[in-house]
Amino acid sequence: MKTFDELFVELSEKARTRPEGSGTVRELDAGVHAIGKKIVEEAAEVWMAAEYQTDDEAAEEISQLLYHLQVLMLAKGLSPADVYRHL
Ligand SMILES: N=c1c2ncn([C@@H]3O[C@H](COP(=O)(O)OP(=O)(O)OP(=O)(O)O)[C@@H](O)[C@H]3O)c2ncn1[C@@H]1O[C@H](COP(=O)(O)O)[C@@H](O)[C@H]1O
Repeated sequence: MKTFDELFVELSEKARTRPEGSGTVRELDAGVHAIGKKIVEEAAEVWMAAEYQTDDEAAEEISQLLYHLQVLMLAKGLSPADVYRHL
């Protein structure tokens, strides 16, 4: 288990070191347009899971949406602090 901030640190390191087989590196290379499409897809899965699936399945979909939002943040050079200051 990891927190939002811990995942962001891990993904930042992946972006920096570009390890073989990293899905994060693959997504970053695909670019903002592709990442944005993935976010829309994951958001729809969150909505459907919240309405029709279990709480645990909804939580899993939410975790995937958070992951893809973090990949977009990395692609745009945004830090968690850039986001938190709007909360
Ligand atoms: N938390 C996640 C995470 N959540 C979602 N995903 C990706 O998002 C996809 C979403 O899953 P779906 O069920 O929608 O699957 P899908 O539509 O079949 O997926 P695709 O075929 O579109 O990839 C998954 O297949 C993963 O590729 C994640 N990929 C990685 N992480 C974490 O990110 C870290 C770094 O991962 P790597 O960069 O791959 O090493 C690790 O700690 C991972 O646990």
